Amino acid sequence: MGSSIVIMGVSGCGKSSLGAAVARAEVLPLIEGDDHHSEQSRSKMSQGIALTDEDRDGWLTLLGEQLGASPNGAVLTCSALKHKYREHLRAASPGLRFVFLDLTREEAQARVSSRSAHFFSASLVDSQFAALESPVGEPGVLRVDATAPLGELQSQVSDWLKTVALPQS
Ligand SMILES: Nc1ncnc2c1ncn2[C@@H]1O[C@H](COP(=O)(O)OP(=O)(O)OP(=O)(O)O)[C@@H](O)[C@H]1O
Ligand SMILES: O=C(O)[C@H](O)[C@@H](O)[C@H](O)[C@H](O)CO
Repeated sequence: MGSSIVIMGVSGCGKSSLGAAVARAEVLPLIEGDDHHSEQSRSKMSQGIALTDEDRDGWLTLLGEQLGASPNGAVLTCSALKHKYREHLRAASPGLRFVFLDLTREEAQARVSSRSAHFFSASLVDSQFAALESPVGEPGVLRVDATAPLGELQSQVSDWLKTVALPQS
């Protein structure tokens, strides 16, 4: 289970785009974290109500189970905003690595506002930044500039996966 990767960051940072590109390049299954939110959580977010730790707890457990069901590794897209959320996932998948798509609040706001048909309310972007605890400094983390072109980001991740030692779990 040591080869799974989480693509993380605030709404609009590019998790789905990079997750799909990395899964393709690494020939790993893609788990879309957003597909596993409860109906209640989706409805909250579309109404502009931020998720709580409690709302995210069952979701993280579910995502950990999905990782556990991919013994050869997988790419998971998941906001994973707080340290304790990442620890929740690490407990389910020892050696898990994280790619942090770092984006400014202004850029996130612009990206999210331009999506009309998405369930996530643009007014929630501030709450994403309020919850965000940078993973930089934790084991097995690569920070990338989320405004870099997608192909460049994918190459950075693939290069990093070749060189980085698996973190001790
Ligand atoms: N590297 C990039 N450079 C410029 N724009 C990008 C990049 N990656 C993604 N985008 C654009 O940003 C928007 C959000 O991308 P995406 O849906 O992949 O992000 P996300 O983090 O999965 O968002 P959410 O979790 O809110 O669904 C899309 O319009 C996408 O085309
Ligand atoms: O933890 C959270 O608050 C959520 O996962 C959000 O980050 C959104 O689901 C996602 O980014 C979709 O816009």
